[in-house]
Amino acid sequence: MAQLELSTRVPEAADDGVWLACIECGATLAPFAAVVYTCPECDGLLEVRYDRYPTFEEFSGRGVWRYAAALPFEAGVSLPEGDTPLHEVPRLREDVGVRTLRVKHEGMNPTGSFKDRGMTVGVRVARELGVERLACASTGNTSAALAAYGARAGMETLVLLPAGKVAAGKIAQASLHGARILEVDGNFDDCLEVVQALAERGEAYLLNSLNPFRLEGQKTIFFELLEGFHADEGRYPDRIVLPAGNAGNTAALYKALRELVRAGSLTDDDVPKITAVQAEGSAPLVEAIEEGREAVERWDDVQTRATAIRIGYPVNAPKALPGIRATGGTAVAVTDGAITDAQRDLAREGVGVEPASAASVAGLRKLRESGVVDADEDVVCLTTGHLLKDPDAAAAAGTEPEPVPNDADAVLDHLG
Ligand SMILES: Cc1ncc(COP(=O)(O)O)c(C=O)c1O
Ligand SMILES: N[C@@H](CCOP(=O)(O)O)C(=O)O
Repeated sequence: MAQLELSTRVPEAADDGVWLACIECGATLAPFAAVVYTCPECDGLLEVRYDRYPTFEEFSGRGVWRYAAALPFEAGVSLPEGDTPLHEVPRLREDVGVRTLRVKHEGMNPTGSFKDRGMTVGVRVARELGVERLACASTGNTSAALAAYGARAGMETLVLLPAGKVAAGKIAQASLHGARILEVDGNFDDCLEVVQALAERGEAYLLNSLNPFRLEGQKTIFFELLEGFHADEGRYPDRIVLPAGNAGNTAALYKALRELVRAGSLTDDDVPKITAVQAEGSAPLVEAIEEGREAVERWDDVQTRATAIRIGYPVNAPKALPGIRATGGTAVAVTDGAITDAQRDLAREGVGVEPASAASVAGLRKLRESGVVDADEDVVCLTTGHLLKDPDAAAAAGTEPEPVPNDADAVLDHLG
């Protein structure tokens, strides 16, 4: 695997073997001396680096904090999170036509999405830095997770949402967990710009995935996935397919793989192909891959029923694009119709997911049909959020309730 540098040469800035490094210019920074989100020298994205990277054998315990040896702290603000199922989906596997298909269902985290893994670490760091107010922009799930973890930590939370574009379940969560919810007349990317401006003025601590500590928590999805798959199948998957919005998870996956290769737990041959899926109406990452570009171009007009991935300018693209390329993966766009079909396919295997999550399965099906994915591949699809996050989408994709009289004979008649 072609690697971005993952140097373990400890810079002066390191604190207890942990530091921040700019992925563009290589500048190094102390991790907890000051609040910083991007490189002060060149504004590049920052990555958390360590003086050593642990092997699988060094992990013990449960959930996200099982992987503490690969995180900046021993424990965090926890609900707890992680230990999500790696489902078998035999009918879907047969129908799609691959050798192995597993579904890692991150919707089974405490607030119903993978964001909890990022927040358990992110809110711990916020405490370390002594900040008072936490904030994020969100298409819904980040706000639900931030509100819950902020509440757990007894901290003030502020969330900025694109007005009219967030699923009901997610707003209900942020509201009940006590976040102050601001609805912005704009899309997610506009909300993120506003929150970044507030963070730069020191008015709030930003806990979107631009914050490199969020991705440290999210990389545990992939440690857990690889350990679980290997325990069941005796090998690693050929491909991991995941939905991409702000591309934080795609970046976290690549970091997890690089760390495991560096530790010696994975060989280059073991590394799965990172395969990102976006909705056709919101696919700047796919466009960059298809056109062989180094950077994404912003889409101002983004449209998809999968509101969680309705994002026109994925901030983590500089981390995600090299990962897709270095692992021999790809990116693909799918229609909203294909996403709904995949949501039904998963539901019929008992796996309830929100629309954005189903994009992974829709993408796999499309890539299998076009021959990009081979029939003999072992594949894991990531499903990122729970069905109940977006009850309107679930009801629209499901069957209509049938009104019947209050009488058993009439019910039997109705059933025919
Ligand atoms: C349910 C769900 N799936 C997928 C994504 C995309 O993840 P990422 O932004 O890390 O690409 C998000 C949020 O962005 C989400 O909420
Ligand atoms: N789907 C996300 C979008 C924001 O992503 P983040 O990972 O940068 O916080 C959400 O749930 O808000």
